[in-house]
Amino acid sequence: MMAQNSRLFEMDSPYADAKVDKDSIGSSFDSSQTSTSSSSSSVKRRRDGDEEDDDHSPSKKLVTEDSLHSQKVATHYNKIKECGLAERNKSRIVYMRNFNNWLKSVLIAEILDKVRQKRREVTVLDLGCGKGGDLLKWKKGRIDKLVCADIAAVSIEQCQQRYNDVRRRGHPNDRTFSAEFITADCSRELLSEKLQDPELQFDVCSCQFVYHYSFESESQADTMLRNACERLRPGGFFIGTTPDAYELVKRLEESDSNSFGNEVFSVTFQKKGEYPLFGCQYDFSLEGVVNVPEFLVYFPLFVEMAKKYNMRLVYKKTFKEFFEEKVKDGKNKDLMQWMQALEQYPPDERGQLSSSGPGEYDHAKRKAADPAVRRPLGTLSKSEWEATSIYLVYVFEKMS
Ligand SMILES: C[S@@+](CC[C@H](N)C(=O)[O-])C[C@H]1O[C@@H](n2cnc3c(N)ncnc32)[C@H](O)[C@@H]1O
Repeated sequence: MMAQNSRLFEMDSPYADAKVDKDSIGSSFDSSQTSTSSSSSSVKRRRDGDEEDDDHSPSKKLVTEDSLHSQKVATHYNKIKECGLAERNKSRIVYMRNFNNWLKSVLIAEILDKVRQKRREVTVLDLGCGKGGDLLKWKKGRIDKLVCADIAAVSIEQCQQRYNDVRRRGHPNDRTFSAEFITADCSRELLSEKLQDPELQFDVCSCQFVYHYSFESESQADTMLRNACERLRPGGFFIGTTPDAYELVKRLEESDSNSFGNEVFSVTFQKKGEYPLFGCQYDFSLEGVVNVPEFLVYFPLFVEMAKKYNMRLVYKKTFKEFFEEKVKDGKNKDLMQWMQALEQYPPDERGQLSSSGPGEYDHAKRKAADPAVRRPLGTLSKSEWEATSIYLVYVFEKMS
């Protein structure tokens, strides 16, 4: 693994002018360096549930320290309770969640349309599937087979349960895709070794709100990418959503402290001015709950790394750009209203979406507002928009 801090971004202006040393990228992205080892054998479980290393050799220690973060990710996501729709609808970020779901639906539908032009049977890998929040999107897209993979065993169980429910509830004539579920740290283990059919190929790999966890180290980022791309057919797509490092660093540099945010989210870095290519950690908290640490994904580096797997970038768009482009299509706009991705104000009023887009008014003022005073109809609160506009959408295509 290369030294994590050896290549820092040069910070004349916040991140935007950051330079990547392409020569050293070229030399350091050699497939022979890809680590796929799982550290589980060198780790024994303590009674309190934490992991303890009984081998203190430097190499083992490094692996164990690295895998500690993976353990944290798994534990964090395993602990998140599956609350019902009613509970979710009470959340302050309900419109943001709906908006993110709308965005994923539009992206997935767009990609499946493209795939269907070439293929009748469609197989998908949902990398970091969580509890299966996208299952209905795959069903709607009439795919044939889905492989769901995640590091969190409890999430995978819930995902499988949800899949069984979807299957059971479907109309008898309504064919639901077949599915396979794999619990694995996809930044350290190779999925191809765990697939039921070792020859299986994918038309799409979808990696929604996940890839940034792997940017802890070069080998982890590479293994995750390998899992995403190595079994894609030529012409297949790797799609996903991840925080936009430029946006994060820009906001950080504008802030007086090491953090920024508002009443719904906050992002805290350990320090400003130095942003290593890998392992550049920040804490993200949503609605006051601290999430597991995440890592900056420097996008030009991501694009370079993907070339190793014969992937070309089709597009990268911020959520704002994606929204502005896709909402022009009446079908997507209808879907947005149907999914209540933008809040109606007042709540019982039916109206057209605000043409000015989300984030136009203040969340805090919402409750206090006189209902007689009309607000822009259908918009995310400013705070929710500030949180979700951190993210970007990417689409890569596998070259033949
Ligand atoms: C924010 S959730 C997104 C879940 C789902 N993709 C969605 O859009 O609803 C992030 C997911 O990534 C998973 N994850 C994080 N690191 C992972 C890794 N190394 N291997 C596999 N899954 C991972 C977490 O367990 C969690 O389920």
